[in-house]
Amino acid sequence: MQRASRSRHAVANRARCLSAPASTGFKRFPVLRTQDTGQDLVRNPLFNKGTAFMMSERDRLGIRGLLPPKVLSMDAQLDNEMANIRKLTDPLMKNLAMQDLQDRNETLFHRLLIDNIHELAPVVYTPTVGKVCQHFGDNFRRGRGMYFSSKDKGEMSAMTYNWAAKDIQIVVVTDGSRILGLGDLGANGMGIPIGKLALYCACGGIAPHRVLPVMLDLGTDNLDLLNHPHYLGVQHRRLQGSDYYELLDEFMAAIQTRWPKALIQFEDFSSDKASPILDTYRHDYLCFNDDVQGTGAAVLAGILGSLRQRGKGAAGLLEERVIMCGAGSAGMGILKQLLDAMQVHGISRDEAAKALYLVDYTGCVGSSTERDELTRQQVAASKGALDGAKLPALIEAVRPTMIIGCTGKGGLFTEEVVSKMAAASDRPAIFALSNPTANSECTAEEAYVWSKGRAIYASGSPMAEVILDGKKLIPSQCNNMYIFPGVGLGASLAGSKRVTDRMFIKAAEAVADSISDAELAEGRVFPQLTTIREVSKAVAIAVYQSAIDEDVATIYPKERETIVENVNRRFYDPSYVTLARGE
Ligand SMILES: O=C([O-])CC(=O)C(=O)O
Ligand SMILES: [Mg+2]
Repeated sequence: MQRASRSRHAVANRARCLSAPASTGFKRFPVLRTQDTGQDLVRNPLFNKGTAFMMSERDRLGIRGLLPPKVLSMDAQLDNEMANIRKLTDPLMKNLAMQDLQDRNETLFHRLLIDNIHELAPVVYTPTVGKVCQHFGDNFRRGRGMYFSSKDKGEMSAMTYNWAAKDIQIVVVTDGSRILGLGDLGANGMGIPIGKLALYCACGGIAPHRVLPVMLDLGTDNLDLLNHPHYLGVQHRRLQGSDYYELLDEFMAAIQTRWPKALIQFEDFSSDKASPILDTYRHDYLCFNDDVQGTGAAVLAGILGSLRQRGKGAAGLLEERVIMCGAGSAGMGILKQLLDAMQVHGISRDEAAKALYLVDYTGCVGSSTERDELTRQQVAASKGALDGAKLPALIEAVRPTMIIGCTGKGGLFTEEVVSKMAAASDRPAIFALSNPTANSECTAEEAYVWSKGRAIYASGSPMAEVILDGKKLIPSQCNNMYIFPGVGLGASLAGSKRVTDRMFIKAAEAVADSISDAELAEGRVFPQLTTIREVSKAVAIAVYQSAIDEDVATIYPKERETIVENVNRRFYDPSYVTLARGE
């Protein structure tokens, strides 16, 4: 097995930031040390500044003559990049242009993403990332992250040393078995960890050399892909049973051995595996499942936001009646999250479960076997009489305040469903969360038109504003992107031993508390995307505090430093800093 010795990456990642803003009011002068010089430096995306290298740096770092003579400011570079991206009309092409930028200059990439988050989040993340995955093999240019596959049995621990960075903070891993609402995309699913980690850096304050996207390629059951000449994954059906779990276990141990403090985020694992995997590892690894827990917390945040919208406090949660459509990992995660949050207000889990209705392909779930997971059993327990009831009839029977879709079935919320919701509640909350956009259960426009403008609407992928009877209605994006970057940052900065359930409740509250009065007046139930860095900081602070309260933190703020100051000090801010030569 080949080990990375003094690769360009190794050099880059040995660089350390020598200073950071001080808490005494002035901003310290930041300097980065790098061993790279000359052509190695301009080809290293972690340090490259392109035309923005000053003349003195070009002399000092051996790059004079490797760039055109004019020195540009970062602002000029940003204008230029954005103009080039706007010239492209196809979102997939825009994504490829962003990938190229990330491969050249990570600082500029993240700055561009932050400064244009509204326009570019849909390009690097949902919905475009769905297309990126579908065409991953066709467009493959350069490896990013790591691939562990069924061919690597017994080698994974050694392989981790091929990645030079010693201080990885966040690993996002998928096995590609349920990519967004698109199903099994095998190794093509790598687009998802890459997209999630772009948001970790741009929105969640994690420095780019501290993240690692991973594809755990244990085969695919998508035969079209397997037979496609451009498919780049292993050429066999998906492993099952102990063959699968043993390789996953080897991977987990490899990561923990090499980077003991790294947080592992499970992403887009199929429903049958998501919860068992989480249950296996959550007690002795720092890990969480974004689709189960991140989505659960995002929906809780959206409900708390809806309560603020209706002028109610958090205890109003106990007056909600919620229909949850979709019994996959997201649906079950949402129900569990709601049960956890309702219990905080002093009622028992079984009592809380009476207000929650689960709908799967058979209709309302009113009976459950002992083998089913606990949340399903609890929710089914009180619904015997409604067992099998289909959506419109169920809505009439229970008069819900909210309906949530995580089914992957575009168009499930028909005019009949939405108008019955509007008959049941003054301000029905309609959360059509499946991704990408085409899989959304109904569009914002449909929800507003069919509810005569009364719906509180949120979708998983962004939707445009709607003008109805001359009134502007602004849909919200209820996406785990409001949750996972801050949870990962907070848990990681606290050196938390585990990611706990309470952290997700605190994260959801922090998101809902971040909605400004002006945003509420516009009908939003989530803060605007342009404030996402501040929201992620608030989430990280809440999670850090929770780690301390629950006695799972191992790293504390420095003496005379608050958690807020600590998070602010360590929050990555992409800007060019002076480069110095050295170890
Ligand atoms: O990626 C997203 O936008 C949300 C998510 O985790 C999923 O749909 O699987
Ligand atoms: Mg996901």
